[in-house]
Amino acid sequence: MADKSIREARTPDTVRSAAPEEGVAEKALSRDGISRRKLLGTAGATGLVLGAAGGAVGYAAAPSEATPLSSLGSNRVMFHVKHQPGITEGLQARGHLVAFDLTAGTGRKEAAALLRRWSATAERLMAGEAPAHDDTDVARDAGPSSLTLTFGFGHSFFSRTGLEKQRPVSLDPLPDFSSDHLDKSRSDGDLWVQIGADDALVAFHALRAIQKDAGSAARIRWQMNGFNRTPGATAHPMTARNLMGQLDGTRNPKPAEPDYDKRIFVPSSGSHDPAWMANGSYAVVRRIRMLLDDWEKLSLKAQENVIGRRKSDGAPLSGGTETTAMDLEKTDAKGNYVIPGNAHARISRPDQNGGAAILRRPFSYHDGFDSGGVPDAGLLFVCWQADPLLGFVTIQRKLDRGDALSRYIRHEASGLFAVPGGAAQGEYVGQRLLEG
Ligand SMILES: C=CC1=C(C)c2cc3[nH]c(cc4nc(cc5[nH]c(cc1n2)c(C)c5CCC(=O)O)C(CCC(=O)O)=C4C)c(C)c3C=C
Ligand SMILES: [Fe+2]
Repeated sequence: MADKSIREARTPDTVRSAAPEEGVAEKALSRDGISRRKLLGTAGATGLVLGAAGGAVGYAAAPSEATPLSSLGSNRVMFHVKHQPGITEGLQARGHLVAFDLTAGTGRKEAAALLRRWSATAERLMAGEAPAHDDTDVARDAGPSSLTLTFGFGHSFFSRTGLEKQRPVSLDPLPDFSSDHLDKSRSDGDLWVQIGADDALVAFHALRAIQKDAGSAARIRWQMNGFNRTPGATAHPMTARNLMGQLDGTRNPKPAEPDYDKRIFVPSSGSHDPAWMANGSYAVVRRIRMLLDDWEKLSLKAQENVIGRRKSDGAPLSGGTETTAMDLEKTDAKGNYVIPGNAHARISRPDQNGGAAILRRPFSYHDGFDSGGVPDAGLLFVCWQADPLLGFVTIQRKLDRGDALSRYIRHEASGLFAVPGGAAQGEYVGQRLLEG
């Protein structure tokens, strides 16, 4: 239970993806006829399988070599769920975002075989198993560590595979924004894979397995590596901090809100989406560099005015705690808004954008320093929505017109991907598209 409380404390805005009936309370896994792990525990409301003390072991060549798992290592997210894993789960400590392009000669049939291979590997790795063949042993001794793999299709996938008629209109290219500085070689892609785990070796192991599975069918177009706070490093504050030091994620849509599903997931019917996107979602991915040298020169007060929230605890500048509603009308003695008119957290709100809302699930990144010592660091901004035009595009248009934060960030890469619903038992991700 201690582990569960830590994870929930870290991620108040999100829930584990698996519903209780989708959890597996006890599962023995095997390869080559050798039982390598027995995950014992209960799949509660979080949908995670938590290893019972002393009962969970990491995979090894023989049972006698099996390594007991920590509770963090044994956290497991289920693969066969209504919505793909990696959307509603809490932030993981390590992430890889990777886009692939199909190679010449890869058509619909080969793409289907690739998604079948990827799904089989994802299911095994998320259960803490080794891939079916050609394992690198990088995750040996570790448990699943909340590993998730999420698969999406880019605009160009559909013409490459002769599936243009199945391409959702929501995949039409994002509009240009005046603040864009996009590097095309690190944008878009036929296929997209998001990998997240609470252990860096487990995440890398999955990345390498997915790359190997691609074989000659697809080549990596770009890859980005990210991170978040390690679970257990702190039980408070509850919301993750980004590299500007702010609590980021406070006002994410909550599952308990009545329009949560409608905002994040494509409905089974009644939308302009093709049937294969039922229960799916659209991921907008932006590599947003933070101009940290400029940002860090600001006083604390100036930094807080840029966002409209206190840096220490994320409370609105109008008062209260992190979860207190913002008082947008509150003025100071001079009659100025306490939360400035161009504050990021004011103008990105749904009520300032015709109801537009997104589920933000980012990773921070740091790719070193340039020769002048300037950090290449920021946010791998991943946001989820049922309709990108009614989500990211609406909000970003507003931000583009006058967000106080825009002087301190730069959008450097962009992608938009259709992420189908979770694969049912016996299915692979995207099967309804590729075999429909
Ligand atoms: C187009 C969408 C958004 C981009 C791009 C974006 C970039 C970005 N944001 C922060 C830091 C914070 N954002 C916060 C809130 C917030 N941001 C967006 C959207 C985008 N942000 C939304 C929809 C919201 C929630 C608004 C609301 O409903 O109140 C906050 C405040 C805390 C919180 O609610 O999470 C911070 C801090 C950075 C650093 C950044 C780019 C690098
Ligand atoms: Fe934001």
